[in-house]
Amino acid sequence: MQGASVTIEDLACRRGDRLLFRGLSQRLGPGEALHVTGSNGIGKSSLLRIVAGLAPAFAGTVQTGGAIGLIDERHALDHALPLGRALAFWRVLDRAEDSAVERLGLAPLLDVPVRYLSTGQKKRAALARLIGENAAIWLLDEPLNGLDSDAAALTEALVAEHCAGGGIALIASHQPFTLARKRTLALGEFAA
Ligand SMILES: Nc1ncnc2c1ncn2[C@@H]1O[C@H](COP(=O)(O)OP(=O)(O)OP(=O)(O)O)[C@@H](O)[C@H]1O
Repeated sequence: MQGASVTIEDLACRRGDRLLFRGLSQRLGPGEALHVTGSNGIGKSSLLRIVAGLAPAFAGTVQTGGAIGLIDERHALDHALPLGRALAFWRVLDRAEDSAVERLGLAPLLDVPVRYLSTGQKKRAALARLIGENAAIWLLDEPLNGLDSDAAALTEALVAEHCAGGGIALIASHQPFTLARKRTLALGEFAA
């Protein structure tokens, strides 16, 4: 994770015919975390998708150093497969050493088809895959949605460990997210 970076310069985001925000600049280096807050529809998810390279910027630039892992409401786990096989698919591709299956309480669920998992169980499975990716930059869109209090605290701890190891985290959420030394970006201040 050495040299991980996210550099956002004078970014503007347009969705459909609406300019959502403009003039946004941020720099993140190894170990840093940014909590992006703001009301529904302000553009938090759109910002993460631009940083991920999944949506175009209307103006400005985003430069990233290091691999990117994204968690949003669309988890990339095959619904038809038992969880263990769905995770194994990614473990091979990611050459993952640690997927935190035990830590995330997923061991008893490995035989359950992904489509039968609850919302929180699917979120925990997505976290397991993210950890296996070993990406330097974590983009987390509403990472605590659907999680019980233990799983939410574990997620906060995993993000803290990721940053302590030199990773970067961008967390988009209107919920509180406990993390030492994170910065907060109120996206509404850049509303167009
Ligand atoms: N592909 C698209 N085309 C047109 N409009 C879009 C598109 N994607 C998002 N939008 C609109 O852009 C706005 C911002 O959406 P976004 O999902 O980024 O907000 P958000 O801050 O993450 O909201 P929430 O807190 O509800 O998750 C919304 O009004 C949404 O309808």
